[in-house]
Amino acid sequence: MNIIKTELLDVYILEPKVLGDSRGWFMESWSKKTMEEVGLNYEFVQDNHSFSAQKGTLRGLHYQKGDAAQAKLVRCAKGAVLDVAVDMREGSPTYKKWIAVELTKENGRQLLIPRGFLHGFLTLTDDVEFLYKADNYYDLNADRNIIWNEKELNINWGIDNPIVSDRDAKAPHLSDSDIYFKY
Ligand SMILES: Cc1cn([C@H]2C[C@H](O)[C@@H](COP(=O)(O)OP(=O)(O)O[C@H]3O[C@@H](C)C(=O)[C@@H](O)[C@H]3O)O2)c(=O)[nH]c1=O
Repeated sequence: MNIIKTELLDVYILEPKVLGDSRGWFMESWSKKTMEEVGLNYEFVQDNHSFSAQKGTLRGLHYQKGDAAQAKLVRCAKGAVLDVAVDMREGSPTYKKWIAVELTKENGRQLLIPRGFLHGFLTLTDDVEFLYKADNYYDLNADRNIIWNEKELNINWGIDNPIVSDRDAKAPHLSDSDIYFKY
């Protein structure tokens, strides 16, 4: 596993080693032990899988508040996405900074996002299958969103009119939200 630091503190790109043979290939997409050897300790408890039919679909920006916060390990198993993480941990040296990373089936890249971040992704192709692990269970009552084009964050999504869910279309601005994470 190639573990690459990003501009955001505690966010890593993971590149699994792909072992090819005449049948195809094999990779370890997650190994708790390998990650612990470099000091990254995560206990994932839920695996998620979503499908987005159309290019230009944006899911985000999402978080679960308080004790329900989730760290995520995300990847794209079919198609391509622009994946965005925003550091919302007050006191963090990278507070309110964001990164956008292309995750595709071909590059096999995964993004490791700790608790205290906003997360969202934009599909760059049709028929996107997105897989991710979370270290805390889904909690409907704690599930929150922030408007994807929040001015204060100034995220360069490269699109003006993405396809979004009704809920994400009506998401609050940061200033109207109850988001609070501490570094
Ligand atoms: C996220 C989630 C949703 N659901 C349900 C709620 C709803 O009926 C349906 C679709 O939910 P959503 O519209 O929230 O799905 P989606 O917009 O794909 O939400 C996801 O977006 C990405 C960006 C993330 O970071 C994830 O953590 C999650 O928030 O699935 C669960 O049952 N369990 C879950 O863990």
